[in-house]
Amino acid sequence: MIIAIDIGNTDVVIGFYEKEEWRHILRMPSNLEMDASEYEKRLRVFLLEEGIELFEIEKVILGSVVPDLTPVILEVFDQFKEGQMVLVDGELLQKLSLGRINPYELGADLAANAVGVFTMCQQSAIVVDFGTALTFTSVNNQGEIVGVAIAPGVQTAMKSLSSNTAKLPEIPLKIPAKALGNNTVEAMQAGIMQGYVGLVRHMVAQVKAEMGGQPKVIATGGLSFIFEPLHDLFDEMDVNLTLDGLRAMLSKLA
Ligand SMILES: Nc1ncnc2c1ncn2[C@@H]1O[C@H](COP(=O)(O)OP(=O)(O)O)[C@@H](O)[C@H]1O
Ligand SMILES: CC(C)(COP(=O)(O)O)[C@@H](O)C(=O)NCCC(=O)O
Ligand SMILES: [K+]
Repeated sequence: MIIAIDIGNTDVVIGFYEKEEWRHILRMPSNLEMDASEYEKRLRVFLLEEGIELFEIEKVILGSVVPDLTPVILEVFDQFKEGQMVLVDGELLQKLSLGRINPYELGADLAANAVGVFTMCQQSAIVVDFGTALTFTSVNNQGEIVGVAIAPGVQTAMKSLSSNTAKLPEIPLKIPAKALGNNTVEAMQAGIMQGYVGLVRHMVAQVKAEMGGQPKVIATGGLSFIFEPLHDLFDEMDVNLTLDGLRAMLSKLA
């Protein structure tokens, strides 16, 4: 079994890969108030519920974009794999020859998206990741990163709008039928959700024009599913792309 851990700004996602697939996936909130013992408790409940036995772990790889949570999650898994965990850091990213990016600055999840998409497509591609941030990561025909764009994720944008205004509530992230609403919730849904449809279409078109060729467009991230009107834009949607990329890093480094 291989365990891949993606510590994002919203969720810690833990994938258990066995017999050619992600057999189990555990999502826990990325919460700096939780300590190692609380994460461990949740993990143990999950292992019991799913009947997962941890004695045949080959490798554990961890990518994190939340530095303060990294040691907490490392502590949880250290007992299973004493000191044998692979941490995606600048040094490791440097070894992967990802092109003209700074390996010490690039987010581990974006690097994993790049490696994952190239492993999947073997050609130039754009990954659109709908997480806490909305990110666009493109790779060329050699699997090197051409560049990245980072925007606020749609939920982040909505929460920020609500918290910066006196009268705007937090709203359900649903695509409204029209670009103009007739009440506050509809108006916010129109501006945010229809707005993001346009943002993503524009960015994908612009990135394609800058890259040339025919890059594949792959969507990932928990919030990708709510953008139904965008689905024609994507060659594929793959929620496990970041985990796949982490796993592919292990093969590339072996
Ligand atoms: N089954 C699911 N798979 C993926 N994401 C989900 C799922 N259910 C809900 N989400 C939501 O998608 C959002 C983005 O999560 P994610 O892509 O993991 O962001 P990050 O990588 O920034 O932590 C979160 O609000 C998460 O709760
Ligand atoms: C861009 C991100 C915030 C995305 O994080 P996420 O939405 O997955 O939580 C993360 O990849 C990050 O902090 N990156 C470091 C900056 C960079 O990649 O250049
Ligand atoms: K992510």
